[in-house]
Amino acid sequence: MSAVSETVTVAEIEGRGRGLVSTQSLKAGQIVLRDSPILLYSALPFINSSSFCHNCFRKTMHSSSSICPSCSVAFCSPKCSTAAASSSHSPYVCQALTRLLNLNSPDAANLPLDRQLQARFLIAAYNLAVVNPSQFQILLAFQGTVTDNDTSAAHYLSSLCPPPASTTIELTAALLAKDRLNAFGLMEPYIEGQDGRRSVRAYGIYLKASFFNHDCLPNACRFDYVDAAAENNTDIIVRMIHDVPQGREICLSYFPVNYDYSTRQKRLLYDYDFACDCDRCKVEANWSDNDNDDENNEEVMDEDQDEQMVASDDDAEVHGDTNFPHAYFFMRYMCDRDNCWGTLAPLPPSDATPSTVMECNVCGNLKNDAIGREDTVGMDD
Ligand SMILES: C[S@@+](CC[C@H](N)C(=O)[O-])C[C@H]1O[C@@H](n2cnc3c(N)ncnc32)[C@H](O)[C@@H]1O
Repeated sequence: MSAVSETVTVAEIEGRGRGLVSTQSLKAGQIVLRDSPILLYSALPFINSSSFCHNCFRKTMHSSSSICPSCSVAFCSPKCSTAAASSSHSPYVCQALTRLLNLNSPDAANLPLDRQLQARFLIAAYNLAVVNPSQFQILLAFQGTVTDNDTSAAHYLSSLCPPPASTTIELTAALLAKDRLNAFGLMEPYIEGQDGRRSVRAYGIYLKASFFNHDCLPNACRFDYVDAAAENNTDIIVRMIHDVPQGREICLSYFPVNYDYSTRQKRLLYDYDFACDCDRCKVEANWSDNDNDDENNEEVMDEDQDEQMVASDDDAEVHGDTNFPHAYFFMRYMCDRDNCWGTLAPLPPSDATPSTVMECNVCGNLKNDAIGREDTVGMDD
């Protein structure tokens, strides 16, 4: 076991690979991890590279912002532009992006967005191999088995954004597999009136946070504040949703908790290569409305139109109270703003006094925890 913070350590979890386990009892709202990215890349298509700074990833609103004349990426200030020149925007990165944007490369302009993002990731990863070889080696040790899709993407992308000499197709495919399973999205701020949809501004690889396994009823959730003025604005912060004892695995949900059973299973298998058998899935697997899941949800994955399950009194009635233990979770820890579906965790406790203010990790809404701490009986305690 090796500690990644004062409160969590890496441990082997049966059937899940490595995971993070609490080394002490943890309180609701407690920060268990703050982690900085080793690599960040834009989630925007190549033709739209100027709405945020490609060094600090904050929105570019300053009059002092500048655009790289070669590859068109934007920086919010000369300070960020200079800092990037020796790290994320090295001559190699600039040349590779310029090549992709070049009008002589019509294939690149018409690349589907997922291929553009893979190209952005590979350029950032090859660059990491040069600017920080030890972090690159840790990235290579991440979970991620190469699939045929990774290999064909590696072949395709190697001609569009040639890797540094001596990089093999196998290495490129392995990198794509690591990214697929381990990247976190840094989200655009929530905007009211947009159906709760938030697009991803950038993807990041985080060494410690990549150890969090998934649970469909998580006990922790992560927050990011990318436009914050404070230093380390691209850090992700993981806070406990409720109290847990020492020795408990700390899990995140890899997507909003309101997705239905079938959608969750397909998404986890397709995107993360595993079949989930968490306590919630065990219960929902027996629900009769999952009988025809395959037929009913055939299109879901391709179109990325995830089915949503909304907790309601009806659900509890249909499935019976004892068969729907997570109704409590939805009521207390799911944001009730229209179409938000974020998860609520209390603000960090001050002086060991728990906060009664819950923060949504999607829309940022703060609300008073009306239910009260004594009502947590039956949760993961
Ligand atoms: C971000 S990594 C988490 C850390 C990983 N277990 C490791 O050993 O490095 C994601 C991968 O962990 C595994 N995983 C995560 N949650 C799991 C779960 N609930 N059941 C089984 N495997 C899980 C899957 O292989 C998934 O693709």
